[in-house]
Amino acid sequence: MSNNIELNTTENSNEWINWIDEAITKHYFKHYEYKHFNDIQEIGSGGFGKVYRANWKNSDKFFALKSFFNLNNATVKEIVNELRLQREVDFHENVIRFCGITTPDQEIQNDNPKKYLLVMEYADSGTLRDYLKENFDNLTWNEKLKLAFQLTHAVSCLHDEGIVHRDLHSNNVLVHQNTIKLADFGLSRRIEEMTNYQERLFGVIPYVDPKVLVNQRNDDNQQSYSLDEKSDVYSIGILLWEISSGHPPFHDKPYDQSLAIEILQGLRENPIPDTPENYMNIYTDCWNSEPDNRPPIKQVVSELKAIIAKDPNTTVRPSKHLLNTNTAEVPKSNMYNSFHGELSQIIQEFGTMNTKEMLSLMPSNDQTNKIDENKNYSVIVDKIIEDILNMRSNEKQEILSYLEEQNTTPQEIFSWLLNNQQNSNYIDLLGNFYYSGIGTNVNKQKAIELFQKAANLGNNIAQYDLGNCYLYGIGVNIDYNKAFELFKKSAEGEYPEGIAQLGNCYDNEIGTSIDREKAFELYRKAANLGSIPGIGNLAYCYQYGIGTDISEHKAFELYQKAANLGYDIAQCRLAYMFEIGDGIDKDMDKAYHWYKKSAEQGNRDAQNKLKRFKIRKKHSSCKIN
Ligand SMILES: Nc1ncnc2c1ncn2[C@@H]1O[C@H](COP(=O)(O)OP(=O)(O)OP(=O)(O)O)[C@@H](O)[C@H]1O
Repeated sequence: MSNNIELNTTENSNEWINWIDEAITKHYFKHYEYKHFNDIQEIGSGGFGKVYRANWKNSDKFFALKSFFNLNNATVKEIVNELRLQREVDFHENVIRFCGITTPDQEIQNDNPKKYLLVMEYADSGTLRDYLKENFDNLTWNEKLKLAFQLTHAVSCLHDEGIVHRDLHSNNVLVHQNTIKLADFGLSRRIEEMTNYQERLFGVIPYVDPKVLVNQRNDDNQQSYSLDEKSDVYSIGILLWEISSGHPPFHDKPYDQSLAIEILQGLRENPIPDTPENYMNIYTDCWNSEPDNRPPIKQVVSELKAIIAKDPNTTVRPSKHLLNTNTAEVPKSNMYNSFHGELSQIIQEFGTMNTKEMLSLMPSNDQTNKIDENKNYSVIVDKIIEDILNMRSNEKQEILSYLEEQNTTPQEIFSWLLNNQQNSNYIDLLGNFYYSGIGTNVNKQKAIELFQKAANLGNNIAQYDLGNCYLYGIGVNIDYNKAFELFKKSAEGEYPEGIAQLGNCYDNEIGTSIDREKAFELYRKAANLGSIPGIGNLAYCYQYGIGTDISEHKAFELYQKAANLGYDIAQCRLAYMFEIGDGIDKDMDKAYHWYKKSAEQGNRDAQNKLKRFKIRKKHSSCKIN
């Protein structure tokens, strides 16, 4: 196959194309030089375009390139929608990553309209269906459980972000290096709008929530059903069965109307002999005909985790997104918070805006960077490094507010830092400004370079910052060993946040083996040194007996402390303790108070909880202030 991939734009698409061009120029998407791709092979084709595997710079690195048959305005909108959803969750290890965009060579596109290909992480084993076909006979039960865990974990992450997949089947789940990579959730929303929806539906009939089939039967033309999280849980039930059997459900029957009717009447696949009973219970609960009887995905995740935890031969690496599962909340690193930056915002609003508005939202390069000779910038900068950097959950906002108090613009500090790179703290801070787009445009590559430079100089803060980039795969490929080594160095330098993250590594098998006692000790040390996430994680250890005995009292005290210090995750956990009366007196007013505080800082779990509180308040006389 040649490198000439067909992709045409149609009329009226220019404004969106221009928008993509502009976004590339301003480095909002990473742009990959097309000439560096070689050995391009078609590996699949879907409803919207083709997928190719491409080698990068003759190295051992491969990407998947996604083309579009018809790049018109509507398709570009869909692409951006896909990128928007992707960005919400692409820090998750089990979700396929969007890497950037490439434009085929100019000579290839001499027909004027621009062509774009999405550059995606490549999954070397293809779809889960193919993977099971090839490898099932060699899979141990532990490995099957891990696949099930990773899959449910990724879906749980989607649900946390308010995304319903709606099209979960074994051809939409990819596998790379024996690890699940969920794909195609960006397409799910439009599936229902497709003209060939019925046809498609039959192609995946065993995975589809039977509630949808009822609606289809009642009214063939109007799609009055609505696929929701419970529909995803149904599909998960089927997929868990598929992982236990190695083949698609009802593979010896035609996927037609009579199968749909049988499923509606309660037909389900038979359990495979030797399936652990608790695993079987999980998937049968998931595929219950009645959506309200299906467990929430979080429960499925923790039940699978519990099965795995009981087996000492099985180790699961939970995604960093849910380092502390069980309760609904998730500890976020500061790095992760800033990941949802300006581009996400721009993309979020894509559907409702015109291109002019969008371009005006993009930060421009002609900021005035005047430095006031009379100001003592080093005092301001030192204060940021000491008190704000990596210490607060909404770091960027905190820095901006502090600068406002100091009557100083972010651009002034950025310019000052550019001229003062003699000390590794300032190098690291400049990296953080590029990272979060403070006083400049977001530039992750620059940020990484600066973190690396300062880390090489032995700067413990930079080692921690860079460690997070490797942990979450931000600006670099995920590398747990590197993350662990960097946190270790940072911890050796007694940097409290580095110590807390090292604890996290031992807690969650990141670049090292699990050692819960060590994790507990490190959290304790970090907490004593003032690390707020350290305090929160220590509380969590006491709450669930991780590396120590359970002490709800201590957990409560520590959550309270971290919550008072403004830590949104601790506020949400504290609220939860008040809500369910976990070791303390139930107090719905206090629960509401802390959920509200946490939600105000953007904590999604707290926001969801608050919504439920409000609904309950509407429907009952429950008093909430
Ligand atoms: N990142 C990837 N790595 C490896 N293979 C991939 C990747 N993305 C897609 N594929 C392969 O390409 C095929 C087509 O993928 P694509 O996402 O375009 O369509 P689809 O999901 O099958 O259908 P539709 O787009 O209509 O929902 C997949 O079935 C898979 O075999």
